[in-house]
Amino acid sequence: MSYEYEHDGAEIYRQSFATIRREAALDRLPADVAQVTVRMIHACGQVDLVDDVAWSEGVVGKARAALERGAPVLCDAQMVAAGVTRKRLPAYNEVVCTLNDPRTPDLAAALGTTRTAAALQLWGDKLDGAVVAIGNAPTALFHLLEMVAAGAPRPAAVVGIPVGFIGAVESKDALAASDLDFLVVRGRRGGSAITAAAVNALASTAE
Ligand SMILES: C/C1=C2N=C(/C=C3N=C(/C(C)=C4\N[C@@](C)([C@@H]5N=C1[C@](C)(CCC(=O)O)[C@H]5CC(=O)O)[C@@](C)(CC(=O)O)[C@@H]4CCC(=O)O)[C@@](C)(CC(=O)O)[C@@H]\3CCC(=O)O)C(C)(C)[C@@H]/2CCC(=O)O
Repeated sequence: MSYEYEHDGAEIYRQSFATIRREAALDRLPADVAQVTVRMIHACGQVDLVDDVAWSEGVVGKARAALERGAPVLCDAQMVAAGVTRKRLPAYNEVVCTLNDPRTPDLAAALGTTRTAAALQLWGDKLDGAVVAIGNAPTALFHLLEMVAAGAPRPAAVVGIPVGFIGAVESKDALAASDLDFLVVRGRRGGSAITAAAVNALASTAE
């Protein structure tokens, strides 16, 4: 038994991206944000995601420039880090997730917070000029904003797309109201796959 389906990976991508460009209302977005959004939609299959995308002016250019300078990509969860396609990164950029660092559980207990939030304490100076990718944990995004407000180094851009029901909406609204450069999906939607796809689109314009 065999089925009739497309076997060519490049052709699947071509058709998929063409479908998204046909069906999604991308015209309200600047061209560079639209290119990133196409890849985010590709990761979740929902063309109305476009309605919830919000960004700070110039964020795509700033994130790309940072990556070209060799900035690391700092991720809240291993799922985000695993989804970043290393060969798309322009400068062999380091992809960092400190969630499973052996120091993280004790830090979380000491700070009285989640492990994902506590793990950010271990980013240290890497935060300076980095591209931050928060795709899972609202607490991590809130904690990033608290750290920067308390004087931590400032990242070049924050892709803040945590998913869920508790804190996701509020943490993304807080990022969008901050003075950091950001790309968010407002509302409950988000997740590691969409976030990794956004980083992959920032890393390279190749489809
Ligand atoms: C409350 C948490 C939420 N997790 C969500 C969705 C998913 N999480 C998955 C997995 C495998 C992981 N989630 C943790 C990050 C874990 N999730 C939490 C925390 C309890 C708190 C985070 C927060 O509220 O900000 C968090 C643990 C922590 O102490 O920080 C994870 C570390 C748990 C673990 O396995 O140890 C783990 C991440 C592993 C990694 O990639 O490094 C899911 C796959 C579901 C599952 O548990 O099987 C899923 C993935 C979603 C995605 O696309 O990333 C929510 C819904 C985001 C939720 C926070 C909001 C809410 O409304 O509850």
